[in-house]
Amino acid sequence: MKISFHKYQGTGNDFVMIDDRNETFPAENTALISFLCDRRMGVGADGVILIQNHPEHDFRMIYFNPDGSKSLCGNGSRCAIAFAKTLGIIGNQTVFETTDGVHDAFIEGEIVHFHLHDVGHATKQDSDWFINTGSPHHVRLVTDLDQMDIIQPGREIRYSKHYEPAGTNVNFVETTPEGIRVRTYERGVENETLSCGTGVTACALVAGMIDYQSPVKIETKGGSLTVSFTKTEAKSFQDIYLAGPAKKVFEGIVEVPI
Ligand SMILES: N[C@@H](CCC[C@H](N)C(=O)O)C(=O)O
Repeated sequence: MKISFHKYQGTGNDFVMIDDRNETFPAENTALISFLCDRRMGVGADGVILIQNHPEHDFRMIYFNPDGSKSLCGNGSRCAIAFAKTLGIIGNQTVFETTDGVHDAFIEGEIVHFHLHDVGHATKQDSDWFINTGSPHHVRLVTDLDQMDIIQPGREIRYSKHYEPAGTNVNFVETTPEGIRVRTYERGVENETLSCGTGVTACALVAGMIDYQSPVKIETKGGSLTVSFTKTEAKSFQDIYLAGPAKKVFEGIVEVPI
């Protein structure tokens, strides 16, 4: 079987994007999704995204981690919005459905602004934090972000009893006068990615719980993002937007052995 795909990246979080408006992609085939994400044997990506028609909204986006699991993907959503514009499905504004429901978004030049759902305030986990921004995120404040190994503590927290059975993504954050710097261990990828959209959003909201004002500037290994929000008296965050670039890298046809 041959599959046509486009490769996109949003601050280095990269995705195999498939125009599945005819709904022929075998989405239950986990081995195929893992193959497409494999950087040596397949195309190589942090996830696979399908774009399908939707009866009420502009399109449906389905995101898969390399292990076939699904969750909300912030950077993937930004890339799907850019891809939908390239396909001529949308202009510079959209309403679409993904894993956690319906979202709106808009494009301004190279920047895609993705509107996330309202969330409650972050909760304390000993000296760390937890917040679910559509995907679950543990957030740890550190002072040696560049030097530290995030894989070992990331895996320990991700697989800890506390987060069983679903697990969590794990973010390590260093605060700076200009904003925050973030590295993320991603569940489902089971490794560090260059950037995680729902992860940096979680970290920006935790920054908002400490002493940062919206918008918060975030530096990741893959580039810069901005998160804006309104913090309410009712202990929630509203008007949450994740903004940053989303770019096409290449397109092709892959021969799949599975
Ligand atoms: N990279 C994503 C998050 C993808 C989902 C995550 N791995 C999970 O399973 O929770 C993002 O940009 O938000």
